[in-house]
Amino acid sequence: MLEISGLGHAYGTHRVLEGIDLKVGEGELVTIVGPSGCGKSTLLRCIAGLVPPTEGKVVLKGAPIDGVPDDLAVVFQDYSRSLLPWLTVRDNVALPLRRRGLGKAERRAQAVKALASVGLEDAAGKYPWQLSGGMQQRVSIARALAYKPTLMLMDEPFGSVDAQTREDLEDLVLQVHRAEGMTILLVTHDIDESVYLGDRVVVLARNPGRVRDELPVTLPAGRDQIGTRADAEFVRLRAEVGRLVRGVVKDSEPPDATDAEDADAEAVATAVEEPAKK
Ligand SMILES: Nc1ncnc2c1ncn2[C@@H]1O[C@H](COP(=O)(O)OP(=O)(O)OP(=O)(O)O)[C@@H](O)[C@H]1O
Repeated sequence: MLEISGLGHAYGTHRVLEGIDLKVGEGELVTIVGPSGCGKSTLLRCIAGLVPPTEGKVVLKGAPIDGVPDDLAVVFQDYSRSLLPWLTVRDNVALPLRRRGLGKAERRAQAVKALASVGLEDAAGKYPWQLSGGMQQRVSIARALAYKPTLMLMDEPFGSVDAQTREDLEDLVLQVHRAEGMTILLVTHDIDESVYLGDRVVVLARNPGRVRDELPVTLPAGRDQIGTRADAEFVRLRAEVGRLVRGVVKDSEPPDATDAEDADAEAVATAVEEPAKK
């Protein structure tokens, strides 16, 4: 479904990504995690056709991406800038459906259905600024769902909401992934989240950003915030992803010097050593 090969990107002389090879299969939910500044967002923007990579290629369903593909939806962290304040919630969700060539009544009907699937049927006639942050992000997710994209890209989608809302939205994504069989590629800097959501976790290293490792998540598909996070396999995986993000490939090996000196890596190490919060 999605095939990235030899992808590299530089902003001027600043080399951000190098030699990224990654495949995502139909119906998979793949999470990408890595230290701050390793190029996660740049990678997602290259896949979305928003930033042309300086090397390599991205192929979606057999077609090379050289602009924003029609069959893609992106959910960004900053929901306040992704919804149009002068349109109602329903019209925000219905707007991209024009590109599908649907008539007005059908666009509205699909928007209402998608809003119901994220629990916001009662908010259809409101404006985005009348909703809480978590509700606005639900609207962004509903907009992506209504569009029925081949691939949904999510860039730190829960980075701007409180912890409880974050958990609710994580479960919402799992639910729509299961119900719709949607292929999702989600970027996060949160190690626990990468394991909780992913069928597979891709860990990036930085300077330049490259794939350090990929880990299949062998947890059962039906996940829940309390039970899954207490599962021994979850605890093992989050520790392993944490070590990879930090740059320690095996317990016996010293950490990568650049990463270990970095405050972000220390924060990651602390997060790994703390017991699971949930
Ligand atoms: N438009 C741009 N122009 C120049 N440099 C950029 C641009 N966007 C990002 N960068 C730089 O590229 C590097 C990677 O940034 P990017 O946002 O892709 O990383 P990230 O892993 O998503 O970071 P974070 O986790 O902190 O959001 C950073 O050093 C950043 O300063």
